[in-house]
Amino acid sequence: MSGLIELAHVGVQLGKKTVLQSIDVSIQPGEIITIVGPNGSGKSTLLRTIIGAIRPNKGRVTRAADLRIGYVPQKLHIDPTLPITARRFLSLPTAVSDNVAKQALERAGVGAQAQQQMSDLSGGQFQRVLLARALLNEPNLLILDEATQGLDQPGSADFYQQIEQLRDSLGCAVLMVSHELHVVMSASDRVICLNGHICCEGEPEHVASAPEYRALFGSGTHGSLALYRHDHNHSHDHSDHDHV
Ligand SMILES: Nc1ncnc2c1ncn2[C@@H]1O[C@H](COP(=O)(O)OP(=O)(O)OP(=O)(O)O)[C@@H](O)[C@H]1O
Repeated sequence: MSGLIELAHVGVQLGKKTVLQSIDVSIQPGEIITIVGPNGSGKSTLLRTIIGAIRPNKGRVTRAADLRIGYVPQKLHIDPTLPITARRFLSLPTAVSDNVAKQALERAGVGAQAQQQMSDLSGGQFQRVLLARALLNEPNLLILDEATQGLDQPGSADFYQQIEQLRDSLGCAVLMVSHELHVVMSASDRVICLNGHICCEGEPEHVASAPEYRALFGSGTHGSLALYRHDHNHSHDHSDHDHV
């Protein structure tokens, strides 16, 4: 197996519902893959199957022997009355050395916040501390499930830029789910469009123009890659056009 993880003809049934069917996915070292799909299309279920939290009813999941997954959750609630610094948070539940913690926080872009209380961090800084925690085991696959929910668009764009830099410096593959299609797709090598099955996949531009993708997301502002590839050689007659 050349990839980090391979799913072959994977099907997942939860309760009576077939949530995923005929999923073939292979993740290569260092690539950034984004999963897009409408609500309830099985994105989280696919991530959880990859992590190993869900066993598929059909097909096969093969993991590389050296696969190390770092997982950044959507949100983590910390009791605001609980005093805990970012540095100490990284030592939960397993203690890590100051050096390891410092390096992870710096890599995630929050080196300066080590001694700050978690409750005092901005939304973007908080998510970066979660990212730092996911980096502690030197992952070769980083998985992010809606990690920028609650951040504004510039905040999300910054966060995904950080992810790209991490991929470049650490060489880890990245698999992420996000609703911010144009922000997240611009940072991706490959996009998988999911709706229970894989509707289409490929480079962001290919997926954005695929009829299956347009049927799900439309071709206006929300479905377009306008921020990614702004074409100035056409006339602007649509009011819903994104401008950089
Ligand atoms: N434990 C469960 N038992 C039965 N059905 C479930 C279970 N967990 C999820 N589902 C159903 O599976 C489908 C896919 O859910 P999933 O959370 O994977 O979708 P999603 O694409 O991540 O959605 P969203 O974008 O809203 O987060 C949904 O219809 C959901 O109701």
